[in-house]
Amino acid sequence: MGRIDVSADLVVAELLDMGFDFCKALEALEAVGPVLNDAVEFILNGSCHNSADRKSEHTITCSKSQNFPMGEDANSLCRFKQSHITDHLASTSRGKRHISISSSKPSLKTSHSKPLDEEEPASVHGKNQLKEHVSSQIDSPSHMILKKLDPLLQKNKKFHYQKFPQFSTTDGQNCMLHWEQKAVAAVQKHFGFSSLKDFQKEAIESWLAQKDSIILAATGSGKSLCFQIPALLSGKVVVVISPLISLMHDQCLKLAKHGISACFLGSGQPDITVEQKAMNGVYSIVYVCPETVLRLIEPLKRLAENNGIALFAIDEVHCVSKWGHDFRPDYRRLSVLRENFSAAHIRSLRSDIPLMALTATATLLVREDIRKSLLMSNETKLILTSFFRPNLRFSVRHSRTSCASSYENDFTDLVNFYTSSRVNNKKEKNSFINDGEHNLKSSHISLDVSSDKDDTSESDGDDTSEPDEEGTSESDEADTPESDSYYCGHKHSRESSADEDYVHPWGDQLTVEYLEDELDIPYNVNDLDVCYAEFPEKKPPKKMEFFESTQAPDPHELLRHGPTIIYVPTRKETIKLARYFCNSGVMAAAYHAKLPKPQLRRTHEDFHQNLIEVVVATIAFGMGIDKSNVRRVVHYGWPQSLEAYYQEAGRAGRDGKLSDCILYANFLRIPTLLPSKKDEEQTRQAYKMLSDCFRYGMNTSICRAKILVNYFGEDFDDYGCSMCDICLSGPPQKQNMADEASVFLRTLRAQRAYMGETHFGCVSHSGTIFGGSSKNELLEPNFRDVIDEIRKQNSKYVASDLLWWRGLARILEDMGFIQEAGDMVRVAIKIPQITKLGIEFLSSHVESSLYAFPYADMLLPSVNDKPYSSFSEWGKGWANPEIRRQRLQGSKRRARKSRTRKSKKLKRNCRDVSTVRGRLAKKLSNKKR
Ligand SMILES: Nc1ncnc2c1ncn2[C@@H]1O[C@H](COP(=O)(O)OP(=O)(O)OP(=O)(O)O)[C@@H](O)[C@H]1O
Ligand SMILES: [Mg+2]
Repeated sequence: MGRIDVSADLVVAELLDMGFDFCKALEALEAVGPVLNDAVEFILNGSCHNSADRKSEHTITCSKSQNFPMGEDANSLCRFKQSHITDHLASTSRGKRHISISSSKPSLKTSHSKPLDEEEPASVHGKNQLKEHVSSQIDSPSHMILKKLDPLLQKNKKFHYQKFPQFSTTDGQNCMLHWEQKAVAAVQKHFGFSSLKDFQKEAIESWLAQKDSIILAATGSGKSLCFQIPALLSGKVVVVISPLISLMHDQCLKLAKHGISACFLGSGQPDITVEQKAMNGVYSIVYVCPETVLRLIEPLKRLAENNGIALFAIDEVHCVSKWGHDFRPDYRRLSVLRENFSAAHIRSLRSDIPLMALTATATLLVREDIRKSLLMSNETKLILTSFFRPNLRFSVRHSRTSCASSYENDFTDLVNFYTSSRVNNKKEKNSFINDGEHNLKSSHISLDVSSDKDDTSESDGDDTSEPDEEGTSESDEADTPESDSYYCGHKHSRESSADEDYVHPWGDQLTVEYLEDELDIPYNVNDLDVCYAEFPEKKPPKKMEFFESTQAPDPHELLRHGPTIIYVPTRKETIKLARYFCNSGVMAAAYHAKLPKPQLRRTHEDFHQNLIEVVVATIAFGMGIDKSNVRRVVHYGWPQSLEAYYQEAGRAGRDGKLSDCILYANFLRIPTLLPSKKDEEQTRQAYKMLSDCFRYGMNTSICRAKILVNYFGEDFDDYGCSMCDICLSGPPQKQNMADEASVFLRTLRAQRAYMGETHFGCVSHSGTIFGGSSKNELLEPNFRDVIDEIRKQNSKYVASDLLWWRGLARILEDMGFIQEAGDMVRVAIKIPQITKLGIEFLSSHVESSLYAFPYADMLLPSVNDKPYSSFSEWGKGWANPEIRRQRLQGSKRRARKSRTRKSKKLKRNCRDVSTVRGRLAKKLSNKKR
């Protein structure tokens, strides 16, 4: 029999996997050296003919004195090559792959273990498979060992595989208890946690019972532990499917720090030996993106055939669903996991390898889609924690956003909050987080009224028109200086004095021209591959230092309330807004996918070390960020869905302390879908999600937290969270909209009747009059036509505001009185159709009442102390060319007058020697003379 010369720990690992006692294994190695066959022979027969030679050739490296709380942990520590942080660092630079053969010996963790209930000898069950398997493989150390073992196994029928996991004994309860203790011990040892959360226990129980599970738990609740524990307990490999390289990379680094061997595979992995090692079972946890799983099916099957895979965990599983907010087509192909790794396909398996699907956000529709798409069993266990995060305080405010002038309105308090804490030794005057009054102002909803007059009048001009289906999110109205170059970075460096501009070492001075108004949409596993787990979070110290003191301020202290993340829709806006904060003395950084990678990493580092107060980012800054003290997440512009919103907002307050989640949205604009690769069906769903998000913002009467948790299918206490803007200020007065509703519906009915006479004249079975095709739609009156008609026909509404009618249409749509024509889904109704219910209302309506809470956009005019109707004076008649000509002439006249006034004022100033300008002008004129 040939000898295999492998390292001592490799042999010990193999012996442990075979079920031999740790001490026996060491004894054998001491006696015969690190030769597996001899060691096995020594243990079984008590001697080996070659023991003397072997012993002299090798030194045994595994220490006997290690004290492990769990048998399997002992195995893992001894067997596994722990990945070092430095192993992973190189992989951040995509495209700079270098081939390096790992210097460390490939210690082996081939776990061919069987569950405890399998009592057949190893040589019996699966021996044929082993043979087939071995012959089909390259001669990796583990397979060589298997080859060598075969005769031995035949010789020693009494040898048993070690049984793991131990879940199906007669005394199930005791068994569970046993496992819970082991799990807690493992978690304590590796992570320092003293207990498991209930949902984590449920997840482990489900895995122990070999069941598929879908785990829905809030962001930051600790989902990762659900799939990490099985790796610790079973000694087998857990394969984790994750959507982004950076996410995998970071998780590996974290696990390495906690003494758990993990690796990630795919394009970001610079070490080509890692993949083979992973497929040989060297690592406890193997992270792969869906694309890589599809490529590695065969090697994974071989690993599974040897009973080496404990679990497939699909993290961020909402990416599976077409109906989710982050759909990734490759996730859908993960049905291959069940197709290839079931008992029906792999004879050595007694049951299918369980699938564990994890996410923080999935609606009922998405959950079912996940289950079906992944071919999960009908008995899939749904493990659901409450979506409610009691420390998050939600609010919505109106803002024009995307407009430099609105920064001042919206962020002065935030700027003061950060900057005043540096110069003011007393309590913060402008505590952004604790000042409930500020958040609420006097209205039921925080409405920023100072700039609304222009906004509202503008709305009657253009804003209510439905934007293009594939338009960008919100138009960028800001006037950007043409060739303004600016620093994209933090204003104050760690070492620098307070007023010194901080420039990144890479010296990125980005110009506006350089940046297009692009969006960050991750499609691919390599997108957004910036890793940051090696930057540990630093705790801010207790003592305060101030700029006024002789010492430089301690930046940690400045962030004692924690940093703010501001999400904006476009890359350009990250720069604009970060610049605003930097110029205002706030330590801020921009973050979007097109910034240089080193700069992004630096931003992560500074963020995690509490050196940045505000990060202004696109969605590129997100998934996997595990920073506990984020105090505010601000969305500056409409999010695309409530799923996306809740996931992003959920990055606040992971430490359980009070945190703000504020949405600034332009109530005057109807949000539009970001351009993306979606089919027709997905686009419909995306519109539905956007519409739900729009309604969340427009809502004035229901607790924000309640809307959010209800959205994910959870019941919520009727009393609400008692923290959000709605709970604190209470709903507005209900309005009787009966007259307006009946006028609107009657006009709609009359117009439709006219159209019906001339074109169709039928009522569809669905109860909709003229269930319009898109062709018919062109002929049908749109919302604006209906309002024009109302203004024409009713003197009372001549000057009525289109914005208010838009809100009313939303209410009528909620009541089922109107609907969008042609089976279309839109954020706001464009081609309104009266329904049967609407007709019934009209016929039953005799001076009855229709009380409803006005939506937030309907309240905008009243906040400005003007009746809503007067806001549309300017907008009315704009469609008429003659009126338009007159008005444009008028505005030109006004502009001329204003210019003249300004130049006169300038001349006056120039003559006034008490002003700088005046003195300068005098100097110049003297020179000329
Ligand atoms: N049993 C536990 N006891 C104490 N802390 C825990 C426990 N489990 C997890 N944590 C901590 O919770 C934090 C969040 O964990 P994790 O990253 O797994 O969350 P997540 O649910 O995956 O979040 P996300 O949805 O953002 O991915 C981590 O810092 C982790 O250390
Ligand atoms: Mg997670």
